[in-house]
Amino acid sequence: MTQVPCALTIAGTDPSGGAGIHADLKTFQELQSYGMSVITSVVAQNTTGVQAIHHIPLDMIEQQLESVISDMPIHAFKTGMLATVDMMRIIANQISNLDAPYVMDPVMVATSGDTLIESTARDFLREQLLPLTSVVTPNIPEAEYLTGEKITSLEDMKKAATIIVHELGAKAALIKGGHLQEEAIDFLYDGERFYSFAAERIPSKNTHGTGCTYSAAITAYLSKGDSLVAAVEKAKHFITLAIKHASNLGAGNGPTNHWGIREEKNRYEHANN
Ligand SMILES: Nc1ncnc2c1ncn2[C@@H]1O[C@H](COP(=O)(O)OP(=O)(O)OP(=O)(O)O)[C@@H](O)[C@H]1O
Ligand SMILES: Cc1ncc(COP(=O)(O)O)c(N)n1
Repeated sequence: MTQVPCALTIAGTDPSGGAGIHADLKTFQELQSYGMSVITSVVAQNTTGVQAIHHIPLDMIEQQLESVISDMPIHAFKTGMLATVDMMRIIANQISNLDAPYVMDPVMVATSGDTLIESTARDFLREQLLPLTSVVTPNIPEAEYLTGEKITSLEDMKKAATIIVHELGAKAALIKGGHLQEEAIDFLYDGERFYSFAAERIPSKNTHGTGCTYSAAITAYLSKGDSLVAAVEKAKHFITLAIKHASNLGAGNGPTNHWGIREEKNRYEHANN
């Protein structure tokens, strides 16, 4: 029997469905990878911001990890919001037993500007978790924090990627240039080569959860056996269409549309029939 691709996300929640675990599972489902999740924090949030955060007790995070790892196949996994050093320690310990690609979205601040992790946890993330990753996907402010260098140009983005790989120990770095210039251009560095992924900038306020959705799409494609470069290329297409077909939900920064690819295909077929 063919093996079903299986992907795991370890992250916080979003009851409004656009970011965190919710975005990850919708993306896994859309890309036909069997989705599984370990919840680190329950976050009361919506398109306007974060209203409250409750961290799951550490023994319960550990038990969730044990439950899924001891029983289920995991072909790729990602981490999102990991708020405290203690959580990160438990997670680092458990994932070091996994033989699967690890995609880290180094979530620090939400699109709304709300801080999602403790400041001491940022250092632990950089020093202890980063060396375990197959690829880390910082946006510009996150890459600036990780490297301690200001990023104002495409050359700066590339330099940050080399620091993250050669000095901080990640296997690969994907620096997202979402806010830098007209084109939405991202650079992947795998320790040997740079690859660029560019898309048109879509004028939209509906960007809640874009980082989560993009990293989940990379994870889904890796779980299906794609190379890192192929996974990022396909995920970039996925996130661009998810932003393009967003439905303008909520009063703030709305969620993307996780079935944007299907919508585009339906429109194409409709226009050509
Ligand atoms: N308006 C946009 N139009 C097209 N692509 C975008 C747009 N905004 C973000 N992207 C792309 O979406 C992907 C996810 O970006 P992400 O949102 O994580 O990073 P960011 O835009 O740099 O920061 P932030 O998470 O703070 O919005 C990246 O490929 C980025 O280039
Ligand atoms: C649980 C959780 N994880 C991550 C984000 C970041 O997403 P974004 O920066 O796109 O709002 C979020 N808002 N909530």
